[in-house]
Amino acid sequence: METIYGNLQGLKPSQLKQLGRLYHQRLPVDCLTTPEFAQRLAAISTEIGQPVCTYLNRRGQVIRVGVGSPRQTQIPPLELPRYGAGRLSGIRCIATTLKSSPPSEASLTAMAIQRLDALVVLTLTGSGFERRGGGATGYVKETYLAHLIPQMPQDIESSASENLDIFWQVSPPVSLDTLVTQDFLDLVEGLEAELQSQFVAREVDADQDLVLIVGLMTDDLTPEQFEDQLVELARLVDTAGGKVVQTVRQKRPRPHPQTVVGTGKVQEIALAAQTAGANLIVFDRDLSPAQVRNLEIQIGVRVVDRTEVILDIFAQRAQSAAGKLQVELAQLEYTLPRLTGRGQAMSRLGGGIGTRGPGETKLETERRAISRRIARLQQEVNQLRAHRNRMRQRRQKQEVATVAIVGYTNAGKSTLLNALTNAEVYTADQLFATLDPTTRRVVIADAQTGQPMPILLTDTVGFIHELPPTLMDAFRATLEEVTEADALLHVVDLSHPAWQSQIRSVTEILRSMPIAPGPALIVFNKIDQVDGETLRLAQEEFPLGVYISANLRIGLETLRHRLAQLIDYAVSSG
Ligand SMILES: Nc1nc2c(ncn2[C@@H]2O[C@H](COP(=O)(O)OP(=O)(O)OP(=O)(O)O)[C@@H](O)[C@H]2O)c(=O)[nH]1
Ligand SMILES: [Mg+2]
Repeated sequence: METIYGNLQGLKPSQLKQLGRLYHQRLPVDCLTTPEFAQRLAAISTEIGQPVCTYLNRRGQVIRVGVGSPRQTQIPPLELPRYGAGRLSGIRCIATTLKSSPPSEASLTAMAIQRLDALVVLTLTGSGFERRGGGATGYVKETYLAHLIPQMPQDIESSASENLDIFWQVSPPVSLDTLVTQDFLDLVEGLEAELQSQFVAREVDADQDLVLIVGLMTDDLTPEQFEDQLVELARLVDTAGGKVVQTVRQKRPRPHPQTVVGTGKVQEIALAAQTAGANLIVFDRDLSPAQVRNLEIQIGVRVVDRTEVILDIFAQRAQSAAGKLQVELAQLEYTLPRLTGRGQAMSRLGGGIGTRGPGETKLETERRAISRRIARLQQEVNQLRAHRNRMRQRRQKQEVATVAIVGYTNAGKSTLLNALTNAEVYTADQLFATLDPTTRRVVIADAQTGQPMPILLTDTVGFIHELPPTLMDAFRATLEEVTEADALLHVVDLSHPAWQSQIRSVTEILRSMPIAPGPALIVFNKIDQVDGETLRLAQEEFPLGVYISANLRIGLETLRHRLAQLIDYAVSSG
């Protein structure tokens, strides 16, 4: 027997049989509905005292019958036969309601999420009768016809999601006789032509992911921390090459175990993604494979977490063989437990953030092949580490002091390295501009003797709060430079509003390293962008800090001097 969806509690076998029989009905292709079908539906709904929904395809076949509202019986987007920005799903819903009011916002939202061809809502008279020749009559009181209205991109940007009315249109109540005269094909063909032109208009910059960010404010976060993290996530998305089209926030004591956000919020996200044309949802926290699966089924758009965005940036950025190797390793380690989660169904949701990098083609291959590859990569990474070790030992033999430049991403570490050494390391107003550690020689004056003293300065990967453990591992090589260094320069972007918490993040990571790093000199950068108030505050809190502007080359003399003192102290004490 065919599946009846929704709440079947208390239904008699004969009633279930009547519902099941709806699957055998077939409507002419150019009709929204026939009077007979509508009356039959209304008759069953009246008898069981519950709303009933039927879903029909364009060939006039009933593909789903459910007891409950359109919201309760909706088809998960990934189970729809076709789903994409340029068209409707090819499915319409004919529903009954026990109220005599127009379709509710929840019903219309469900229509939008499924991109239904149309939603027909029938109100009931409460009674009717069976004709002698078969067929019910008199059960339908009035009808409403609702459908989506294609939006031009500029409308969406200006109206955001506050005014949902503009996304759909609902007819005034009309009689069933009037409704059945509506030519269904005319309606959907007109709508699809408009959708198509809207789609083409949007496709102009199609190689950019349109991203919807979801932030969950849990009890462990202050409002400021929460907003800072969202800003950082938006920057990560931007760095990965995506465009943030909307941000959805929810406040909850803790994440929902299945879907992170609550059920209603998932609907809101699905609708927002629909209307804003987003093709990627990015969550501000790490998601379990099951959560990703649940969310993707309900939203119908690819869902990734913060770690995946960071991995994607690393994949795009890594230049050296070593860097590429480590990114692939990290991606595979991240992918392996999630392999079953991303099945065939998702492949039609397309590429973009989270799908790039050397690991991409491996996604389809077997788990075992991936495990083997991980083992091999791990081995290569170990060899690489041994090689680095030899290099380092050679350096140590030369007895040249080494200094690692550390700090939060985008603090200006590479700019400082360039300024101090006249090197040409890639700098950019992006997160994670540097992925491969670069070491340069620089000569400063010895603090004791004033004699020229060569030192080695190493630029490192920027830190970020909650650096994913897979990445911590993969970038061990970079971090090793940190633990091996005689001393550290901790660069802080003083012009960043969250500079204090960034200092805390960095010191926390340094503290958690297996080998304690050497002494650090804290260097406040970008003072050209800082007001006097902030500068005074920082100087009060960090009297031993050095204040510079790396790109305007302000304060570098003092920095060299203090660096020499630091090395003197580090070498004599360690
Ligand atoms: N206004 C101002 N901007 C600066 C200064 N120093 C660096 N910047 C800018 O800050 C941005 C980041 O600089 P980078 O040197 O790439 O930063 P980083 O710390 O190496 O960043 P990652 O490698 O991404 O971790 C660039 O746009 C620089 O031009 C400064 O003293 N003042
Ligand atoms: Mg850098």
